Amino acid sequence: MSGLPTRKAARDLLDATLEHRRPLEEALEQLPKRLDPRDRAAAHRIAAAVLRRLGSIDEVLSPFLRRDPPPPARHALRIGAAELLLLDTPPHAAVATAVALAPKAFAGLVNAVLRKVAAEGPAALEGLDAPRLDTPAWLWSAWHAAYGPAVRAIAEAHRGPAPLDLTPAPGATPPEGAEVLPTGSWRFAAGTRVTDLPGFAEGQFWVQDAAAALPALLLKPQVGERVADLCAAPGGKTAQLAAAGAEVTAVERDAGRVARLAENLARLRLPATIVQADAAAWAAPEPFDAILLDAPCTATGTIRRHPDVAHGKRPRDVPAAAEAQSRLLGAAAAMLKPGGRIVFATCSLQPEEGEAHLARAATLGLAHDPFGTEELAGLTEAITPSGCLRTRPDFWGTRGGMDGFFAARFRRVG
Ligand SMILES: C[S@@+](CC[C@H](N)C(=O)[O-])C[C@H]1O[C@@H](n2cnc3c(N)ncnc32)[C@H](O)[C@@H]1O
Repeated sequence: MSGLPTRKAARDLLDATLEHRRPLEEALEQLPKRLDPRDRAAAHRIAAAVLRRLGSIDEVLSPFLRRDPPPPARHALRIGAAELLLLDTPPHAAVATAVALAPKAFAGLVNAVLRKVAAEGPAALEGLDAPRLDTPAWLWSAWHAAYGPAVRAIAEAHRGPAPLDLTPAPGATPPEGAEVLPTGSWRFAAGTRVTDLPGFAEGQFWVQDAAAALPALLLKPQVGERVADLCAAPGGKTAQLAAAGAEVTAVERDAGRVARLAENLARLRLPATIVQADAAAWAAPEPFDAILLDAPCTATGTIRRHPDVAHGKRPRDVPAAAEAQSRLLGAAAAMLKPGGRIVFATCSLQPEEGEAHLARAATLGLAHDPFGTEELAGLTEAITPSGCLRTRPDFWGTRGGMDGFFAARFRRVG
C-alpha cells in the first residue's frame, strides 16, 4: 500500500521515543537504510507532530476507546489522528494507512475510531486547553514556579516546528530569503534544508539556534586568546570561538560526536585542537584565558526542535544533570588562569540547571561577572536582573521564538 512505509517508520519513531525513551534523532538514525529519504522525512514530520500534540491527540481519542489499546495499536491511532487533525492528510488515506499499520486484531477498532475522529475530532480539538494538555504535568508545574503565567506562552511556543537558524562565518552575506536577526543570526522558514542554501559547501554558515549563539558571543573571545570549549560537539560554539580568532581547544567525550565535530570544522575551514576526553577529569596542559562550558543538560529549552524531550525526561533527571554540571564547573574553574573568564551555559529551562549554579560557583573561587543589557542589543529582555542570560521559547514569539538557554559569566578570583 502506498504511504505505508512512511507510517511504519513513524510508528517505529514513536515506539523508540515513547516506549523506550530514546532520543528522536537517534531513532531516526536507526530507521532502515533502504528507506527512501522522502519517506524518512515524512515519517519524521508525522512523529514530531504526534510528540508535539500528544496530550491533545490522546484527549480526542479517549472518548472513543473503552480501554487503552496496546502500544502498536495506540501508535497507529495517534498517527491516524495526527494526520486527520493536524497534517491535512486526505481522510481516506489517513484512515486506510492507519488500519493497515495496526495489528490485525485491532484493525476494526482503528477503523471505527478514526472514522469518528474524522467526523467529530476537529470540533473536539478546538475546545481543548492544548498548551496544558501537550505539556507533561511536572514540566508545567516547574515552569509555572519559575516563570509564572509565561508558562502558557512557553507551552504555546512548542506547538509547531522551529525555524532554521544559521550563524554566519565572518564576512559572509546572507542568502536570499534570510531574516537577519538583531543578534546576528540568520533565520529561514521551518522546513528549509540547510544543504540546499548557497554557501553551505563553502562553509559560509552553520546551523545554530539564535539563542544557542549567545553564550559564545558573551564570552567575548579575542584574537590569539587560548580558549577551551568543554563539551564541544557538534561544534557550533567551537566554530564561533575559532571564527573570532581564538586558539581553541575543543573537548568532547563521545567518540562519534568527536567525528561530527571534526567534520563540521573541516567544512567550515576553521581550526581547533580537538581532544577526546571527559572534561571533568581532563588535565589541561596549561591554564586557559577563557572557557566556554556548554554543559550537558536535560535540554528542556530545546523542545521546539526536539519534541521527544518533553516525554523522554523525568523529574529525577534534573538533579542528576545539575550534579554533573556542578562537577564540570569545578573542573573548568581549575583550568582557568587567575582573572580568566568562563561562560557556563545550559539549554534547559529548569532553574536547578541554571540560576542555582550561581551559589555553587561562589564556592569554587569564581566571581559572578554580570552581563549588561548593552551586551545584547535587540534582546535585552533575556538579561535577568542579576545579570544572567535567560532566553525562553516564547521570546521573539512573532518571529518564530528561540531555544531556552541559561548562561552566566564568572571570573576566577586569585
Ligand atoms: C549541549 S551538547 C554541546 C553542544 C555544543 N557545545 C555546540 O554548541 O555545538 C553537550 C555535549 O557534551 C558532551 N559531553 C557530555 N559530558 C561530557 C564530559 N564530561 N566531557 C566532555 N564532553 C561531554 C556530549 O557528548 C555532548 O556532545
